[in-house]
Amino acid sequence: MSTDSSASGEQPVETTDPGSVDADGAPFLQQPDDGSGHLELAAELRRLRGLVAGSTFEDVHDAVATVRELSDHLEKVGTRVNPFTYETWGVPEHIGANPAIGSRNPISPPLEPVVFPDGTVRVELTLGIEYQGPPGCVHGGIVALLFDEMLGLANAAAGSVGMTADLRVTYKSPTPLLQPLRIEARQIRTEGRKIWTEATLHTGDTLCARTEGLFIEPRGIRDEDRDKPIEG
Ligand SMILES: CCCCC/C=C\C/C=C\C/C=C\C/C=C\CCCC(=O)SCCNC(=O)CCNC(=O)[C@H](O)C(C)(C)COP(=O)(O)OP(=O)(O)OC[C@H]1O[C@@H](n2cnc3c(N)ncnc32)[C@H](O)[C@@H]1OP(=O)(O)O
Repeated sequence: MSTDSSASGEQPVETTDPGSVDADGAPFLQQPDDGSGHLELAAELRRLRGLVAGSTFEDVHDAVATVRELSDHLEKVGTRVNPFTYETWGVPEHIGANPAIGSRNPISPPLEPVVFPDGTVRVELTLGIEYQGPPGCVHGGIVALLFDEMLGLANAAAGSVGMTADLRVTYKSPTPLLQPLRIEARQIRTEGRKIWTEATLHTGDTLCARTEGLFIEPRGIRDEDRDKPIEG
């Protein structure tokens, strides 16, 4: 699958046709590195985020001044992205800014999805203290965020796109911090603009949570009228 972003002149993020990959899967929605250092900046800020959320300090006023200087600098040298454009579906600015999968967003873990021939999308990840809810456990809202994203990716792998209308999450056992986690998602069926998609989250053989989502394809987003604004 690929996307059309001709209206912006921006190259879309590369997707992978699940029919063309082998049983080991293939990277899905790989985000390009534009060579600017942006991805390294985000990775460094992820490290910073973990240190700030997961440490105690005697006095870090010197660090506040340093970080403020950095923010002032980035504000000067960057070009701001406008999120209110139709073509933000499936182009690097759209995916890169995403709080779950975005390689440019320090909030994201980020997810690095792999797609399989049957359309299953899988990620493997380990989350640190900055995602903590109950002591030693991943926050339930973060689990829901990751699920929502993974369901969206499974939809993209199946060639569709939808707004989340209903997301049900069942938490079966605590999701541990600092342990390898595995999320697998797959589109189940579609009916008109309605899309049903499911996912599970495991650590080892233990099922931590599962989800079922109903997505509604925005009106006007089908191939034949991709250039029209989203009305739904
Ligand atoms: C093809 C282009 C491909 C391009 C993409 C390429 C690559 C992919 C790139 C990226 C993918 C990556 C990321 C995507 C990942 C994650 C996605 C994140 C998802 C979100 O983060 S998203 C934000 C949260 N989400 C909202 O912000 C929704 C707010 N909401 C609304 O915007 C409307 O509410 C809407 C649009 C949902 C429906 O509105 P609407 O007017 O279009 O639809 P309408 O009312 O006509 O309903 C039609 C039929 O759905 C039934 N129906 C509707 N809602 C229902 C419900 N809740 N429960 C049960 N049934 C429901 C009706 O009952 C009717 O059924 P029936 O036809 O049988 O009567």
